[in-house]
Amino acid sequence: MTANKTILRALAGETLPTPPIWMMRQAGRYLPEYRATRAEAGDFLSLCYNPELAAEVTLQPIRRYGFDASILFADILLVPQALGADLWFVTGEGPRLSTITTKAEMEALKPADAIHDHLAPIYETVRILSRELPEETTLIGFAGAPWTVATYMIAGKGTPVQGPAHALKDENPEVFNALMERITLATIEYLDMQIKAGAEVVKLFDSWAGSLEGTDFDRYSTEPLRQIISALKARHPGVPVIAFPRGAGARFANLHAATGADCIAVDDGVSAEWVAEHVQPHGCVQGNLKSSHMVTGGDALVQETRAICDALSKGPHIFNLGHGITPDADPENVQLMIDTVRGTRG
Ligand SMILES: Cc1c2[nH]c(c1CCC(=O)O)Cc1[nH]c(c(CCC(=O)O)c1C)Cc1[nH]c(c(CCC(=O)O)c1C)Cc1[nH]c(c(C)c1CCC(=O)O)C2
Repeated sequence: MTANKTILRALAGETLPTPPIWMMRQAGRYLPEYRATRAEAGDFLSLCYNPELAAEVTLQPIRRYGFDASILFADILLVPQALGADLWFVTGEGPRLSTITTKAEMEALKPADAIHDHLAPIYETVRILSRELPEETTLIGFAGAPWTVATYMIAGKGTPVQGPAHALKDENPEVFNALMERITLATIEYLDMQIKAGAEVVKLFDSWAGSLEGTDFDRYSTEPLRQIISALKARHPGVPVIAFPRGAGARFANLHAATGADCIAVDDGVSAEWVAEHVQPHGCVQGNLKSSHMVTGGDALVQETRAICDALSKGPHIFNLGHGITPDADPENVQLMIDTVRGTRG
């Protein structure tokens, strides 16, 4: 089966004539069929915990566009909830969580191996998808990286520069380190179960890695990624891992070796030429197209898509955006991007 799956071939280091393609947040609010299914579920979290409907929204962009990979529909904040944090979403604002900033709050969290009852519906979604996806489509599971998940658990919401997490790290390292370790262990158990349920690749999202400076970046982004990846590789040697330390800048150059990831996903803060020269020699790369092109479309989208494909054509490459597609994107522009990558238009 692997032989036919272009994503797995690129992840194994093969340079393909046409890069396989998928898109971060490909199941999302820019699609009318997603909005309809979310309304049927009631709200976002009810959708995440409804295996039939979560599988349905995962399949929608595959049916519409024929992407080469499908990413499990869930959220990085389900792990904190499984550890015992309260989680809710405020429409138009984003996630809210009960906060962890004291030893007592840390000690009230559940142990890492107690998350599975809560997350059982997610494993069921993965099982449904592994039955229902077309045979050429790769199923990607995912989790948040410990630093990014910790930033939400400490602040209780998204924050512009992750101030509360930096403050806890500097002022109460005992609680901060205990939290990082708990998330690291829970993430290993969570991804292990996703793989057992049928995920063929897993991706770690470190969306706020860029706010870590100097040795903090190595300690709190790279090192936990390395620990999670080495534990997963010991249990599932054949399953590739994609790491996305967003905002890493020049540090993207070392991260295949430092984390053990098979693929490093890059944002749009570095040029495709720089990625070709400094990151791709170490392994597969993914990402880079500015997601705003999905809103604006036109010639600029076509030119930039071609430029990324050209720059990265000499090594293993999976086409993707530099960050998630936004709700104001035009579904037609997604088709234009795909046709441009596959050379079936213009
Ligand atoms: C930081 C983060 C979160 N979640 C995620 C990250 C890391 C990636 C990134 O940096 O974007 C990851 C994520 N979230 C979601 C997925 C599903 C798979 C996919 O990419 O299609 C994935 C992989 C669904 C979602 N997660 C969320 C939505 C929108 C919810 C809705 O339908 O109202 C979706 C489709 C909500 C969410 N979830 C989160 C926030 C901050 C928000 C609110 C902001 C927003 O609305 O975009 C936490």
